[in-house]
Amino acid sequence: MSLIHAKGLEKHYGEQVVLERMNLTVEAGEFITLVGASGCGKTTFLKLLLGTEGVSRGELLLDGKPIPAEPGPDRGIVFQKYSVFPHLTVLGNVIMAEELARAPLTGKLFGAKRREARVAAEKRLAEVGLSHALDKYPHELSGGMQQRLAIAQALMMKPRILLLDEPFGALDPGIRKDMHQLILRLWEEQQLTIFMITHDLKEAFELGSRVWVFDKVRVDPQAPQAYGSTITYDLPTERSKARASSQQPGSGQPGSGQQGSVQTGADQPTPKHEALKTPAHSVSQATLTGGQFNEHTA
Ligand SMILES: Nc1ncnc2c1ncn2[C@@H]1O[C@H](COP(=O)(O)OP(=O)(O)OP(=O)(O)O)[C@@H](O)[C@H]1O
Repeated sequence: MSLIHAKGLEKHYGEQVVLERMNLTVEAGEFITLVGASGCGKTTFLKLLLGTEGVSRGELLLDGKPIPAEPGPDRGIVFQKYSVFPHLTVLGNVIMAEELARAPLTGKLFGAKRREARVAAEKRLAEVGLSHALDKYPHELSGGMQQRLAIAQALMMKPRILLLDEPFGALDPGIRKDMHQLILRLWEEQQLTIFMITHDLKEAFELGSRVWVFDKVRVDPQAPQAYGSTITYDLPTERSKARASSQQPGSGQPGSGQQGSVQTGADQPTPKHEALKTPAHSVSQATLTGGQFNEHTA
């Protein structure tokens, strides 16, 4: 059974169709990067996976069951803007993540449970390279360190799925490289399935095992809200080939090495009355330049 399966998935906000015709499977251990013009629904898709937004039509299944209507410990998320508590130390922030998850009513753990949480938090912070900064406050950290802290928080409950919404968008190039290495190491060591939004195509192809391009296939200039985005391209990268070959029987590597699939929106018939544009052209332009995903690609 696939980890994630979507069939005829749609998401609407009132009259606005944000996502439509989403048919896809994702296997455990994949690293999906999501690209597309601003406002095309990438964050909305992550929110559906997280459970903070519900599906409007069709289905979105996790392990064959509808995704629960609230975030669970099996899914962690990191946003571009640092989502840490400013009044707590680095260590306090990560312990708080554990407390909120394990004692949602009081937000507090006591005695042996708190000591366990502290040991676990120190371990998570060591994994992201923040052991030297346990007593610092967020305002004393660099942008890269704050994102390491947000990742440690997201990993505290040992999620199977990590959702990253432009996590490195605000960081300098040198720091981004370090963060890439960190996230690839965590992906492998913790056998995570990752969905990561980025506007940087180079980053998308370097990190992901599959790159998904979100775009509209159907556009009605008279009713711009009538049609939503779908996945127009599902592109396996070099990493997916490396992953598949390293996971051949006898290689000693974990995971299935399998890849899911997408029925791209571009494959699907489009009614004649709808004004069409050509996503294939715009995407290849963006891919060739290898730069940011710009508005002109929408
Ligand atoms: N809670 C909401 N209520 C109403 N409309 C919303 C809501 N959340 C998102 N939208 C709309 O859904 C559309 C898609 O937004 P979304 O944030 O998913 O796009 P995105 O591809 O992640 O954009 P960006 O790359 O700029 O972050 C936008 O038009 C946005 O205004």
